[in-house]
Amino acid sequence: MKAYDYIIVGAGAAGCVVANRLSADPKVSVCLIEAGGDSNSPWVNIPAGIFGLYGNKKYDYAFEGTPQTHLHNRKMMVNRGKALGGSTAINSMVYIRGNQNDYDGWERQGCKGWSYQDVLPVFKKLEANKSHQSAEYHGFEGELTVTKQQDPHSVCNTFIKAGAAAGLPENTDFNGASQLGLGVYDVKQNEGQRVSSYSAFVKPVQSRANLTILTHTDVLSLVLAGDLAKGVNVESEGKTQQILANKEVILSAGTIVSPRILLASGIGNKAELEALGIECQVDLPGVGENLQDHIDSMVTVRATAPATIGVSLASLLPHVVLAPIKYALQRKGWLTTNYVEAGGFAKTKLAETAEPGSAEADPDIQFHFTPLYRSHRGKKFEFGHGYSVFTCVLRPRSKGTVKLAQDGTHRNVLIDHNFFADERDQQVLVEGIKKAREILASPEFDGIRGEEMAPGKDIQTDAEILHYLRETASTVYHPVGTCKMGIDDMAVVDPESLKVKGLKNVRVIDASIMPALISGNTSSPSMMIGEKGAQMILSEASN
Ligand SMILES: Cc1cc2nc3c(=O)[nH]c(=O)nc-3n(C[C@H](O)[C@H](O)[C@H](O)COP(=O)(O)OP(=O)(O)OC[C@H]3O[C@@H](n4cnc5c(N)ncnc54)[C@H](O)[C@@H]3O)c2cc1C
Repeated sequence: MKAYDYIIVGAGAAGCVVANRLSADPKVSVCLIEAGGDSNSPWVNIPAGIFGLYGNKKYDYAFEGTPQTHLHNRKMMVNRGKALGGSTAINSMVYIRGNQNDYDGWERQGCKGWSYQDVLPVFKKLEANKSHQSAEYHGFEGELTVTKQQDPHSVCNTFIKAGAAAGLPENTDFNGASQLGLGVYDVKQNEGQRVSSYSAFVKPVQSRANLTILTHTDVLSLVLAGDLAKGVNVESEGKTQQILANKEVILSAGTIVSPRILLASGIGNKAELEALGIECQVDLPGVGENLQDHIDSMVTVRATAPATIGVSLASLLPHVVLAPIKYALQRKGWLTTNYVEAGGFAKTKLAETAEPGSAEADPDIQFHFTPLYRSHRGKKFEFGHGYSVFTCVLRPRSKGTVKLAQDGTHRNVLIDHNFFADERDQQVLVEGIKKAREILASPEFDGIRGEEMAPGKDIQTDAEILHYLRETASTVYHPVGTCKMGIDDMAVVDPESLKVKGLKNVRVIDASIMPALISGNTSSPSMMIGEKGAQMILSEASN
């Protein structure tokens, strides 16, 4: 049986950072175990390739969620990356850290060491900013290249200028002093190619003799002896075996699978585990609870001119046919699009401050602007031109769960987002759709505005918009919180060590430890968690 000092489960946003930092010491052996395969594919590397990744089982778990009570019992696909890089191999590459008050809120909830002032240097350490943004907020020496979109479509400028109609200024740095306003998003790319956590943190060091990377290896559960993990049970090519850990097991399998592995190991709600025939090792009722995610829906408009990305007679030669050549020669053109090129943050009339006592409310919605046509949600490809604004609830109050399915396998999960369980989330998204419409009604769009396809002209009252949302709203792919850190009874990991309560040498280091969802896209916060978690391991090892 093979043994390593550290076993890291999952080569995703956080796991790759941990693998890099731990294997920097040649005296320790590190095994990074990944259920998926490699991610060296044009679909991954070329930004526009994303559309070939969603739902593609080679790269995406494409879980199916449970029927959503408050969304007309619809089930939705829960996309999660399955490859070296994890979800950063299939995501939209938008680089957002969240609102400063999010992290101060974590600290107020008892997570000592996680305030904005604590995490800012960590974000800066990881970042190699190529946009010459302020050194107060940005780092330039890290491994993660962050830059402006390579070749944003001109209609993004129309969108940004249109913000004035809704009182929204242009914002050139959403990770700077304020989130408010509209702008072109920063992305994790380098010269027009995707930068994943694997390409940034593991690929450059994978020749280290002390770093073993196992792909196509699915971790099923922990091997426990009392309060110590001796290793993990894995399945690879149809065979199960154990891999042993001399020092620690680190779970970085993400918000859906990290709790699954704990539950399958008997760590979770005692009564629920026993009902599934699993002997409880640690009664930890918070495992799999506290699931939070951004929910969004869209306003989409047809363009009267071929003024956006789209396939038509007018665009065929200059843009579609020439796209591969432009990309190969100049890293320009439509293949550089990540589809959500611009966006921003706004306050609805319901916005409130995340910081108690502060007079200033924080944005409560985020926009993702896509310069291409969709007649309705779910369509992957349509001929013609248009543009859409996706709007999401930034700090949702609804909470869901990840539980083991009752099929006896202890592998399948029931993912219940419980979206819209809290009425306030419904109201915020109704207001968000109105705000998106306000922007799109600006005279800036007069030259190209065609018919609004969705929600459509017949949907106007709050009740009609809410009905539309129940029919169409979906995840923005940011699930967090199912192994939350904290000091209350439902906390799963300790904020100062990220160790699972009741176990001596198992940590969870990934998006699942967030006690509350941050106001923005979650991959760079997950990398920040990876860096902080690795620092905790290294500082304990050096004492
Ligand atoms: C479609 C999509 C679009 C997104 N767009 C953006 C965006 O534009 N910007 C942004 O900031 N964020 C975005 N996100 C979110 C972001 O990518 C995630 O929040 C982040 O990657 C989570 O990091 P993580 O380390 O917790 O998990 P992940 O990055 O998901 O990594 C988990 C890893 O663990 C592996 N794993 C799981 N189970 C096992 C097991 N049993 N054994 C071994 N390995 C296992 C997985 O295969 C995966 O590699 C998007 C996500 C998706 C899915």
